[in-house]
Amino acid sequence: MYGQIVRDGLVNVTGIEDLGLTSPVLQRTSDAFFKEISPFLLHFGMFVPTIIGQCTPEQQAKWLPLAMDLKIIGTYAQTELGHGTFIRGLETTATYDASTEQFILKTPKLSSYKWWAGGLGKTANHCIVLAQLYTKGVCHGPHPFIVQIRDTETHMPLPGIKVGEIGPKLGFNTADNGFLGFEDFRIPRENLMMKNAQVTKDGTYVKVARHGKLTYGTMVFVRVMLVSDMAYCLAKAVTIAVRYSAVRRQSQPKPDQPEPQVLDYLTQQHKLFICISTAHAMKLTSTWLWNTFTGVLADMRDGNTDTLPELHALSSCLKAISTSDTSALIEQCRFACGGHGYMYSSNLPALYSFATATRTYEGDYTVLLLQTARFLVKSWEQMDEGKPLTPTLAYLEQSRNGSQVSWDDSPEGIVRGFDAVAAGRIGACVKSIRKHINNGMDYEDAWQMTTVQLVGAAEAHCRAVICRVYRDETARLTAGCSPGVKAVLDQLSTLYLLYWALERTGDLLRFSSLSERDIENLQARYEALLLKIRPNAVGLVDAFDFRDEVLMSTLGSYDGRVYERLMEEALKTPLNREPVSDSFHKYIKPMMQGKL
Ligand SMILES: CCCCCCCCCC/C=C\CCCCCC(=O)SCCNC(=O)CCNC(=O)[C@H](O)C(C)(C)COP(=O)(O)OP(=O)(O)OC[C@H]1O[C@@H](n2cnc3c(N)ncnc32)[C@H](O)[C@@H]1OP(=O)(O)O
Ligand SMILES: Cc1cc2nc3c(=O)[nH]c(=O)nc-3n(C[C@H](O)[C@H](O)[C@H](O)COP(=O)(O)OP(=O)(O)OC[C@H]3O[C@@H](n4cnc5c(N)ncnc54)[C@H](O)[C@@H]3O)c2cc1C
Repeated sequence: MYGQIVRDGLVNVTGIEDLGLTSPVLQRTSDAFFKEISPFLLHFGMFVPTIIGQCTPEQQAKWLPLAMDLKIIGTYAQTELGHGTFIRGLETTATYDASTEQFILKTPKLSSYKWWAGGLGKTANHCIVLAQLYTKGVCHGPHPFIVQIRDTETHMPLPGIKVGEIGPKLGFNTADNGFLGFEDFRIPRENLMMKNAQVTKDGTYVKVARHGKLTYGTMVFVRVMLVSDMAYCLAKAVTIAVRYSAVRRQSQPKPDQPEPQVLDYLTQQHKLFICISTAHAMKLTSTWLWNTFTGVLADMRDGNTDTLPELHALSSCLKAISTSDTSALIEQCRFACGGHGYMYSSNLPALYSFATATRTYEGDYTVLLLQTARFLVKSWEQMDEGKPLTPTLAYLEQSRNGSQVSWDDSPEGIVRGFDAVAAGRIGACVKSIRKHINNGMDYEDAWQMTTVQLVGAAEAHCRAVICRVYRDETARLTAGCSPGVKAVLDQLSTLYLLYWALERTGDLLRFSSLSERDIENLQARYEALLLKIRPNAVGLVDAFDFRDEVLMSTLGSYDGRVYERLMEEALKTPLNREPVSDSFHKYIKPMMQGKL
């Protein structure tokens, strides 16, 4: 199994390299080799980006060619058995020894063991290790080190290294996630990645970066990438589910009528068409976020870190919401396919297990929304002090006078409605924190007592951002399209707004003049729109243009031969190699004969 996985991974990697293509393409073509992920994902997804983001030019000149030519294979080992979210609580230490100009790596106890790094179990021979940096008796917090853990000739773990695979998981089972422990393991001083902080030969610590969190830069990059990844995953899942729903015929709503395609049921359209819209919404938002990210990188290259807090807040909430929505909607695609959606050969289980993992790794959902909430509350307080708001929070101004937004059910009106909900929920959080403080709590406790509302406010902010970006980008990108294409894409973006307006009627009743009659109108418009989209549903998923080899699905193949493919896959299963399993003779027959 593992051997086949590595072989496929290398065919994929070297094949793309020979074609001189870049790693995002690699990410996409790896789907033709793996239903889950490549054992080399972390090498290209985090090891290489960290060398680029955390190393000096001299260090990059040494390590980047080796990594890009796969002369070394790396991963990213930050999480430990005892800590994942709380990076400042990581226990692995790197203590500088000036007499030898080395760092001594230690995992002082079991909970300090690195745990989870993808590819660490059996594939990688190097890794980025986040460790508490000690020099001259002072701890300077977690810093990134590049560490060789295996001999590049024999692949044996180096002396002082304990490494292995963590065992089966819900998914990601082609990733050989591993554990790693250090017993007084020495590395050269130069293996501290020194773009943002340095240690001189005599052990003097020199802070280079103007912002204390640039060490966390790789995580911001991956979070930005994951929003695009989620759009891609969801597009695959809904392609499978819509094509299957066009093939599947079931039940007889009208006597003496043939069984209809299940795609003709309004409830099936309700399950699936939001998935098509959301894939588009996430893709357009991810492109917008990427452009924001590259803009902030450019600012930071000019020494300006002022835009980093907003990027951290945006990447945090968009990663949280895109992964959460995608996990839920892929499961909804699985539900829409009945029993066959539960078959591994449908590929929906693997897509779900990937997406639901993404809700956790690279920052847990709750934790990241609270990071966004921290930025929202600080922005509200700055607005109260008359300071300017960042672009994505301009809508807070409308809430300054506290007047209720009048409901307008045009697409732009609904977007403004979501702005009002976000502003209202943030304001309610600020009010709650201030109430608790007035009642004698300190700020930290007042914050903790408001965290349930804060998570909701961050979600509302994120939803408002997605709605606005999706609407604006659709208008911009369809400006030159044919009327037919424009009409269909407008239907999808309007469906997204109507769907979420109906999901958030409570908030809209609270923070806008939405009435019960307005809700009835929204529901009627939503249902009518589902019927309008139905004729184009298969065309819309075909437009995602997934080859069967990439979709890897018995239910979603282009030719629609679902039952034949299900049977073909069933007959391949090892249990069908022999008509009678030897377990019959060993166990069942003796049991039947009372001999067990
Ligand atoms: C094959 C080809 C691939 C091509 C590319 C594909 C890429 C993508 C594909 C997927 C790749 C890999 C798959 C698997 C990956 C999985 C890898 C991992 O999971 S790695 C481990 C990830 N771990 C985490 O994300 C940990 C989450 N925890 C944190 O981020 C932080 O600890 C915390 C933010 C939750 C809390 O940190 P703390 O130090 O306590 O900070 P405070 O809350 O006190 O905030 C202080 C201050 O700092 C600001 N801040 C925090 N984080 C950041 C940041 N990242 N950037 C900028 N600023 C940050 C925060 O806003 C506060 O600011 P104030 O001004 O004080 O408010
Ligand atoms: C498939 C997979 C692959 C991974 N790959 C890697 C890898 O390659 N490299 C790597 O370093 N790591 C990796 N990880 C680890 C991953 O980054 C962590 O699991 C993730 O950051 C969550 O941290 P945790 O496990 O400590 O969860 P915890 O933070 O312990 O979460 C447990 C619960 O506590 C809650 N919680 C925690 N802190 C707070 C708070 N401040 N306020 C409110 N609630 C809180 C959480 O919301 C959650 O409900 C991977 C994980 C998975 C699942």
